[in-house]
Amino acid sequence: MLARVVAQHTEQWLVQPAGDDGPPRLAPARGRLRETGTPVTGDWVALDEGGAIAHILERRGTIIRRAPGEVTDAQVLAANVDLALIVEPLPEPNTRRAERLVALASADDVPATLVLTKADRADDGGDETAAALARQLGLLEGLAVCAKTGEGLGALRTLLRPGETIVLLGVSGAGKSTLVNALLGEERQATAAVRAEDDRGRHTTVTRELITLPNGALLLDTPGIREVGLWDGVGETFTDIEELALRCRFPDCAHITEPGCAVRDTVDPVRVEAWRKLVREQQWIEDRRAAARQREERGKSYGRLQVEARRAKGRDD
Ligand SMILES: Nc1nc2c(ncn2[C@@H]2O[C@H](COP(=O)(O)OP(=O)(O)OP(=O)(O)O)[C@@H](O)[C@H]2O)c(=O)[nH]1
Ligand SMILES: [Zn+2]
Repeated sequence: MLARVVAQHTEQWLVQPAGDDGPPRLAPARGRLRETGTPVTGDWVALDEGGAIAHILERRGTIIRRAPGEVTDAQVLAANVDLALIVEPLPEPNTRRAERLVALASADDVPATLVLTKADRADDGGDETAAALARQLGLLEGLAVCAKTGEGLGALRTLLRPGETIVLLGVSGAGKSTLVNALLGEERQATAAVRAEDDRGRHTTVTRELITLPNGALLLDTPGIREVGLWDGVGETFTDIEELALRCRFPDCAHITEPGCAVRDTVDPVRVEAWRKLVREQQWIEDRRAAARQREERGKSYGRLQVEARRAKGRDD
């Protein structure tokens, strides 16, 4: 039976069978899945006759970050996403962080829209800031919203289409849960996300939960993100710089003092530096991953040598 994973709990998943409007049910995963990678919210899965998750269907539109504090481990935050909302709070949205969030989405071709929250804290309502930042991030759309006054919620709603899966990406405190609640209005029901205290006593949302809006759009909050580590390249956040760089006179141009540099005079130096930093970070991650693979390979060939040595010894005996 086909089902959609609507929330993750410890060792169990809340699944909604396809075409079933009843309440979602809890399902364990078959042992095999624990080794190949466990389901995440948004996954389409096949349930076996006992109601356990037997198989994860091929994912598209994934949001993957580097696991916090890790280099060689990825963490899939969401699967089968149609649209990512890049959530940053007003009055001072963090451009560098927004670039990273856009990169996470565009790495798997998920379209993104900028949403600046807490518009009541910006003197001018935040619309211009949203439009300017969206342009800078290479996004088609940017809006300012306020969960308290309802400003901008109507415009945001028009982007949330029935049947589509929309993920909210933003750091802890950006106002994602408050925004989800505002969009839900009075419809918020028993599936309300569980709030719990983390080890530092902060309140945070513990389940990644797919919430159905009144119009049938599916919203996925990614709670408690404090670290936005890139996993699969800088995506399309900086394609303008990358394209310009192709026109620099020197292929290894650092875009600082070189003559014939196409980037330096056109792009804000702060952005060039941000781009350079992300590229370096990605390079560093890839080097570390390559080293880890090499270590693993060496481990395997050492194992083979031992086996051969034992065989040779066997022949001598
Ligand atoms: N002034 C103002 N404050 C807001 C608004 N929306 C949210 N906040 C406040 O911002 C704080 C963080 O909001 P949350 O919705 O919990 O943030 P979050 O992004 O869901 O955080 P995590 O669940 O930890 O990821 C809360 O104190 C909210 O009351 C808004 O529109 N205006
Ligand atoms: Zn250059």
